[in-house]
Amino acid sequence: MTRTFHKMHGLGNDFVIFDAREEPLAMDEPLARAVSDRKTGIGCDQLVVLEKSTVADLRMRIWNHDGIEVESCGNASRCVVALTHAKTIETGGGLVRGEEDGSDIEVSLGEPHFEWDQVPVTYAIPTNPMPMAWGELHNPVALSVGNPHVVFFVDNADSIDLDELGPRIEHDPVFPDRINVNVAEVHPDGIRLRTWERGAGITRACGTGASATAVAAILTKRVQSPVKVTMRGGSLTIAWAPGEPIRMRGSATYVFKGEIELEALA
Ligand SMILES: N[C@@H](CCC[C@H](N)C(=O)O)C(=O)O
Repeated sequence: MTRTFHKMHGLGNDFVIFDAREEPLAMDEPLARAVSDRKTGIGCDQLVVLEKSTVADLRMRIWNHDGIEVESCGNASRCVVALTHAKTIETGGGLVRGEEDGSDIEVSLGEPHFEWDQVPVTYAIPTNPMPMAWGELHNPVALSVGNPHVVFFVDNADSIDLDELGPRIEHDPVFPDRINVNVAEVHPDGIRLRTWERGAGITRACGTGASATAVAAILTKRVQSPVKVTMRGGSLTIAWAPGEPIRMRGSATYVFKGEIELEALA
């Protein structure tokens, strides 16, 4: 039986989206990995399945490129708002609110968490900054914005060997759920960011990475809210103040629609 899918991206962070609100779809790790494979599947950084929700307009479930289900995805949230016009989305990382404003979408991701057991970190240590180092990267801010991130402020993000340090940090046992790794440069006109995503590697943009980085930079008084965060795929504007939800604004792009026989991939 064939299923319709939508291919979308937020600043080059790309998604395959199945709308399973009317017709349920059984997704699991091997199938998510097979669909996400860029050579033998459709290809995407994250796979998204939309389901019915009892607390929001819909429920969004997210699988990383490696097939592991995760809590949140900022860029996919904007794409789902653009696709479905949902105003509230239930996610594993909390309730996301969405608003369309012309070609831009604003999503509100809830409040960040900095407690060690909320990030989570394996044992009780400070998270701002964390007293740890991996090669030239040291003393990150660790936080959860619905999913776990560490943010390293560096002089030159391009000079960091993220292909080597990203997976080393992602899989460090100090992070029991693994972690997304952000390296950020602060400039007078905003932040330049590269992200090694848990389960997906280096992506062109990461919405929750931009949010976590903006929050860490505002908290440590490196920048003022709102802040423009520029990644390889483009820019997002992030606004946040302590005690408030994080607001992220940016584009969401529809690429194409297709049909796939999932049984053939399973
Ligand atoms: N690309 C996403 C984040 C996707 C999930 C992340 N890799 C994780 O494992 O938490 C975004 O735009 O936020």
